[in-house]
Amino acid sequence: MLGRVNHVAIAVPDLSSAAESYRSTLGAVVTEPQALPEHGVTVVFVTLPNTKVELLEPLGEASPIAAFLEKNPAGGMHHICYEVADIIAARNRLRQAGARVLGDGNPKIGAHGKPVLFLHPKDFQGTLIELEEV
Ligand SMILES: C[C@H](C(=O)O)C(=O)SCCNC(=O)CCNC(=O)[C@H](O)C(C)(C)COP(=O)(O)OP(=O)(O)OC[C@H]1O[C@@H](n2cnc3c(N)ncnc32)[C@H](O)[C@@H]1OP(=O)(O)O
Ligand SMILES: [Co+2]
Repeated sequence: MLGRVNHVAIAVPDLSSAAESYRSTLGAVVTEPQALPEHGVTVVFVTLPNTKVELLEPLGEASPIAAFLEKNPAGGMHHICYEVADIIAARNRLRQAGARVLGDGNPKIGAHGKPVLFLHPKDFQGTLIELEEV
């Protein structure tokens, strides 16, 4: 069911400072900030030869990463995103297996304009999983 790793995400308290750190100190190519109000985050992507790293900071009052940053004020690894060919088939299979699909279970459009879903971290070894249909 799982395809490639699309991105690894790091929640940060200050996106411009994190992007600058990746650009200047690590010498990486970083995209411009993209506000995603429906997801409660603003993101940039660090473009790497084999995958991407997503840096995300909270946007708005009800950001899903607010509690995470309260517990990890310096930031920290937040989720891993795997590609799937058919996100509805993946969701149905995961639900049948007893995994908790977050939100209302309907995919939202993610940062790449493709449907995404999230799976509860307590069901997968303490790691929040994002699925993206490609
Ligand atoms: C769009 C874009 C894209 O790429 O396209 C994105 O990625 S958007 C990326 C942002 N969007 C999302 O993350 C959407 C899905 N996420 C969520 O719905 C929520 O973040 C959540 C339900 C996973 C957790 O919400 P919360 O922190 O407010 O809730 P709680 O405090 O009750 O957390 C429940 C338990 O999960 C733990 N927990 C919370 N977040 C994480 C995480 N990222 N990784 C591992 N564990 C985590 C908490 O420490 C707690 O454990 P304990 O009980 O042991 O203390
Ligand atoms: Co993501």
